[in-house]
Amino acid sequence: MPVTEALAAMLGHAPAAPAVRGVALGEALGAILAEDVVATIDVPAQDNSAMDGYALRAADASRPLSVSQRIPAGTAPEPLAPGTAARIFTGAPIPAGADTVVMQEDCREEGGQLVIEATPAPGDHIRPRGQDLAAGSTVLRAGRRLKPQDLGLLASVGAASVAIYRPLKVAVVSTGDELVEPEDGAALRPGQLFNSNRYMLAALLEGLGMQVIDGGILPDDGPATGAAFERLAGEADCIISSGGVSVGEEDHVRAQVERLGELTLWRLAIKPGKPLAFGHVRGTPFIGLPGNPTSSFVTFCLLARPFLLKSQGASDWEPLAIPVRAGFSVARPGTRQDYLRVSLERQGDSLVARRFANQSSGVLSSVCFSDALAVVPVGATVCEGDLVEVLLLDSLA
Ligand SMILES: Nc1nc2c(c(=O)[nH]1)N[C@H]1C(S)=C(S)[C@@H](COP(=O)(O)OP(=O)(O)OC[C@H]3O[C@@H](n4cnc5c(N)ncnc54)[C@H](O)[C@@H]3O)O[C@H]1N2
Ligand code: MOO
Ligand SMILES: [Mg+2]
Repeated sequence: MPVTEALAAMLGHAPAAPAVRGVALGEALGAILAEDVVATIDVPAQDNSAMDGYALRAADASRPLSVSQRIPAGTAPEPLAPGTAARIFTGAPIPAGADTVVMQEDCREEGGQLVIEATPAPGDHIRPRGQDLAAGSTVLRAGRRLKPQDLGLLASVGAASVAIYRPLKVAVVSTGDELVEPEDGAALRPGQLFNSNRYMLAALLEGLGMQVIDGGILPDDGPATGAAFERLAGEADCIISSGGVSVGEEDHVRAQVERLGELTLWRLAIKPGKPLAFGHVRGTPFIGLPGNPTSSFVTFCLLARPFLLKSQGASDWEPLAIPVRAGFSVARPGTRQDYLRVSLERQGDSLVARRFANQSSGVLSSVCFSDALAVVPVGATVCEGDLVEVLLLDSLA
C-alpha cells in the first residue's frame, strides 16, 4: 500500500480527544488547544508610541513648540494642548489631538522651545490600537499545538488559562530476545544488543507532549506478547511496539494483534519501514513499528506521529517540505517510496541535499547526522541537480 493511502486509512481511525478546561497557561506548552480563543480586548489597547520622542500634530512640526506634558509608559495622558508637543516614551499612550511621534534624535531644544528637524507625516511612529489583535477576533484556533510564542499571545489578551486536550497515554514496548537495556559499563553477551528504540520512541512521544507508559522489553514469544498487549490496551490510549512485525517465525506481533482485535494495515511501499502494522487490540489503536532503528524512526515520524497528533486533537501534522537540488543520483527506480537521510548544504543561492553514505535501516547514525528525509517516489529516478522534495527533521521530531 502506498504511504499516503496508508496514512489516510490510519487517520480515519484516529479517536476524538477529551478536553480539559482551566489549564494554567504555564502548564500548556506543547498541548493542543481544545477551543478557539477570542480576543476580548484590542492589543495594543490604545494607540501608543513606537519611539522615545515627542507627540504632536504633524501640521505643527514646522514651528517651535512648547512641551506641555510628559507621558511615560503606564500613564494616562491629557488631551494635547493645541500648538504644543508632549514628551513621550516608547509604549506610552498617544494623547488625543496628537497624530504623529517624532523620535528625539530628530528634535532639538532652542530657547526653551522644541524644534523639529524632520518633516513628520501623520501616523509616523504610532502603533495603532488593535494592530496586533482586534477585540472579537480569533487569537488561536482549536487544534493548534501551543508554542512558546502562542503562550505569549494568549497572555497578551489576558487569558490565564486555556482548554486543552488531555495528553494521550501511549504505551511503548520493545520486542526481541536479543535486547538488553543500556547500562553504563555493561558488556553484551554474544547476540545481544542494547535497546535503542525504547529511548528514541519515548522521547519522540514526550516531544509531542504525550504521556509514555513504559511497557519494557517483550520476548519473542506469542503468548507473552499477547498478554502484554492486552494488559496495555486497558491502560493506554494507543500502543506502539517495535520489532517482531515482519515475516519470520520469531515475529509474533501481527498474529497477536489479529487474535486480540484486528489488523487493518500491514506492509507499506515505504523504505525504510516496509512491515509497519496498524490495527486495534481490544479496541485500543495499535501501531507496530519495524525493529530496525531507522525504520522505527521514519515510520514513527511519517505515520505514527500524524495519527497520534490527530488523536490528540491537533489540526496540523504536516512536516515542512521544501524543494532542494539533489546532490546524489538514484539510477534504479524502486518499488517503495524511499526516504533518504540527507544533510542540507548551501551552494550559492540554493540548498543541496547530500545523501548520508550508509542508508541501511540498521544505521541509526544516518538519522542523527542528517537534516532531512529526501523523498524518492516509487518508480522515480533522480539525477544529480534534479529538484527533490525534502522533509525537515526538525519539523518531524
Ligand atoms: N524474509 C524477509 N525478511 C525481512 C523482510 C522481508 O520482507 N522478508 N523485511 C525486512 C525489513 S524491510 C525490515 S524493516 C525488518 C523488520 O523486522 P521486524 O520488525 O520483524 O524487526 P525484528 O526482526 O524484530 O528486528 C529487526 C532488526 O532490528 C533490531 N531491533 C529490534 N528492536 C530493536 C530495539 N528496540 N533497539 C535496537 N534494535 C532493535 C533487531 O535486533 C534486528 O536487527 O525485517 C526484515 N526482514
Ligand atoms: O523496510 Mo526495512 O526498514 O528496509 O529494513
Ligand atoms: Mg523480524
